Amino acid sequence: MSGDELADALALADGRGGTRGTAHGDGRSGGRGPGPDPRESGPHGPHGSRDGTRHRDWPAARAAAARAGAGRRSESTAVPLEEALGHRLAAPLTALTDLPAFDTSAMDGWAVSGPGPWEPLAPEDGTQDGASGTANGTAPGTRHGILAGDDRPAPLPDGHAVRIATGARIPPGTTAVLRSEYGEVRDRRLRANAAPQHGADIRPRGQECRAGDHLLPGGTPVTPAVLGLAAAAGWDELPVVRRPRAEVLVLGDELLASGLPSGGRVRDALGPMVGPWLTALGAEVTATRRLGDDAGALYAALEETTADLVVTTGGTASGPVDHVHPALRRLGAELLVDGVRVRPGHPMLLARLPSGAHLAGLPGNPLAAVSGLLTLAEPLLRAATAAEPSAEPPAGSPAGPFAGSPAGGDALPTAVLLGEVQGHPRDTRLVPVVQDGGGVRPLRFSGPAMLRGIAAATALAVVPPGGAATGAGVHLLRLPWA
Ligand SMILES: Nc1nc2c(c(=O)[nH]1)N[C@H]1C(S)=C(S)[C@@H](COP(=O)(O)OP(=O)(O)OC[C@H]3O[C@@H](n4cnc5c(N)ncnc54)[C@H](O)[C@@H]3O)O[C@H]1N2
Ligand code: MOO
Repeated sequence: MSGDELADALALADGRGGTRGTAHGDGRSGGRGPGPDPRESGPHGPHGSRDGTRHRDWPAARAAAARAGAGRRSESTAVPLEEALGHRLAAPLTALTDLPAFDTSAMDGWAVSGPGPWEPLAPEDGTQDGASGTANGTAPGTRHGILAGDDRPAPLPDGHAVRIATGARIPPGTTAVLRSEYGEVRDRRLRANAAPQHGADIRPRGQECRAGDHLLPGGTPVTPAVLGLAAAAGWDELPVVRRPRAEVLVLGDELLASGLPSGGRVRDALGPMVGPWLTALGAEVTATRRLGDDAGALYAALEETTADLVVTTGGTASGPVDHVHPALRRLGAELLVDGVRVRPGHPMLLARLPSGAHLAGLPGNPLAAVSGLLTLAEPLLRAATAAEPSAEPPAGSPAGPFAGSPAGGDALPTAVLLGEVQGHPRDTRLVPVVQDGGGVRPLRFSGPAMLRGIAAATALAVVPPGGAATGAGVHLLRLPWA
């Protein structure tokens, strides 16, 4: 970020306006809505204050959002594997079988019994057909030897060898598998160019897990790898936490749904962004609606919503058409967070509607909206989709560089800053950064109204009040896709 951009960002964040217009509020303390609300009475008026005295610290805001989500933990439901991607496991994933389920060859080669040389049971070099056979079960000496998927091969007598494929069952009596490149058949004898150790290239039954073992803790996100593991371990349906339903309400008459900015109007950047972002955070987004600056439409939408989480964009400040606070007051909503000491995004808010649904009010400046998503929506959704608390530590649980966090109890990764970040004197800053080798590099174009930085970012760095020097360790809010 250039000096000018930073000055602009900080000026905006301070409510000094920067390059922004002055349509939003007069900067006086309090006075955001018509009458005081007895539940929110205080020295700075009903719904926060311009001097930030009612604003929460950033870690406290995240903790409040997490508590709100934990209070509305979603129920679990069983879904077929092909529908489970992106959900969270509602219970620990246990193995329904040993893995491997039977002793398996790890290589293409020969199963051998005892020390070599061995008498091969199958035709070799493609010169013969047919089988030598053995006394019981499937004759191991068939045309291709033992293949993956063959049932119970007959025992292998001492001093014998049989062709075997990777993944095939090991015949009883086998002492090792000799890789095809390590053996040669000459004069109807299989000779090894180096004697295989006992058990070589045999994957013993249960090597990865035993039936009943816990493979992953409840709450783990179902990734493609988890789907593969679940299938291998015998699951057809998975118990997952139902995704919270989220509805996005985009506010602002100045927004255009297509084309170029014109006539003082700008493209809606948040409508296309917030829904997919919530999806990436684990929500089921039921709708994104553009309501303009229609206070009645906003009130009706909040009164009628069936979502678990309503996310509004814009209208959080105290301008003449900023309708979020008045609508919440009129509904009798409970404000859980009313402003956060974070830049950008300090006017963000979190409320509980009388229906029990939550509302995350994201400020309209696009990067401020991202800040609101990661400060309020992310912890809320994570807590709402967590499995029942268990004594078990989560997989890959924080240790070393991941230990400890200022962020409301959740552990955040850390990284070394590869450039200085000027801080806000009192507030946390969230700054787009990109992973660069072992550290993170702050990106330019990270003013509150800009998305150019965050679109190239892999994370937001959490910069404490006062700033962070080059080489300092900072916590990271990773982007869900990075
Ligand atoms: N007197 C004060 N004014 C403002 C303060 C303040 O402390 N005192 N805070 C500023 C900060 S910081 C922010 S952030 C904004 C938050 O305002 P709102 O949440 O009410 O948002 P709007 O006024 O509706 O919009 C602000 C800005 O963002 C643009 N915007 C809104 N929605 C979208 C969208 N979907 N896509 C693209 N751009 C959007 C809008 O056009 C405005 O330019 O308040 C400051 N004011
Ligand atoms: O500057 Mo505002 O902080 O864009 O939220």
